[in-house]
Amino acid sequence: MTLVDVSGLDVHYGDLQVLWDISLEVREEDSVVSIVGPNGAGKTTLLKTLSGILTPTNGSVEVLGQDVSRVPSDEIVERGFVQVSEERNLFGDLSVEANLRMGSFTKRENFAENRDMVFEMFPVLEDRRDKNARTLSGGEQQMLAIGRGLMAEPEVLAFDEPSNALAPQLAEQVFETIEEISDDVTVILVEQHVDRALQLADRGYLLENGRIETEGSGAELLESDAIKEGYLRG
Ligand SMILES: Nc1ncnc2c1ncn2[C@@H]1O[C@H](COP(=O)(O)OP(=O)(O)OP(=O)(O)O)[C@@H](O)[C@H]1O
Repeated sequence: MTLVDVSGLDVHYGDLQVLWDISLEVREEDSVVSIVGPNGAGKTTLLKTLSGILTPTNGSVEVLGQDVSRVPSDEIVERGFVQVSEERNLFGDLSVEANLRMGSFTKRENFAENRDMVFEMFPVLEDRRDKNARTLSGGEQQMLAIGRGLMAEPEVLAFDEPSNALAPQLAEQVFETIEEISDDVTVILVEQHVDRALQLADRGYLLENGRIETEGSGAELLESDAIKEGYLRG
């Protein structure tokens, strides 16, 4: 089954076109699909279009079998497409546990079970369950943002630069967590850490200047000239 099916997508901000004729596919059998590219390439814009936040000017976007331009964002979450945004969007004045509760608005009946699953995955969050999210370190906040995403029991979890602003060791921890999550949930991973994102990926897309320049398996992209010359050192 195709979980995400994008075809001929153009997206504008006002008169400014930022995505051009994008086609991509995320299939149920994919564990991780990575979208890589430089600053300003349009990666966040693409994720926002998949989440139904932006409406394309041309083309079609189907997420979990539905045309997302006709569906409000909360319904897309309910259907199983959840995004962990770059800004993490936590409620700083609410506790860790209350932030997790916010994530479970579509699955309230399973809150306790899912919270315990998140605490098992991130014991540090259980230690800090009553602390305000604002008081957590950057790495802990990223874990909370991921945990909150899992509370909605997603079929597809999309990450927008989850390693952003994290020290290398913490970034690596986040990548390992994403790999673990991808055993159960299909992951879309937008990243500037091109090598790491493609190592994890069954399928990868290189986005440059709003266009898909290259696509293939993660291994194929890592060996491609476009990636080797533009994004990998040595
Ligand atoms: N709300 C907006 N209004 C106008 N232009 C925007 C808006 N958001 C983004 N852009 C422009 O769209 C282009 C793509 O931005 P986008 O944030 O999607 O890129 P990105 O690949 O996610 O970059 P980064 O890695 O820096 O987050 C950029 O040129 C950006 O300046």
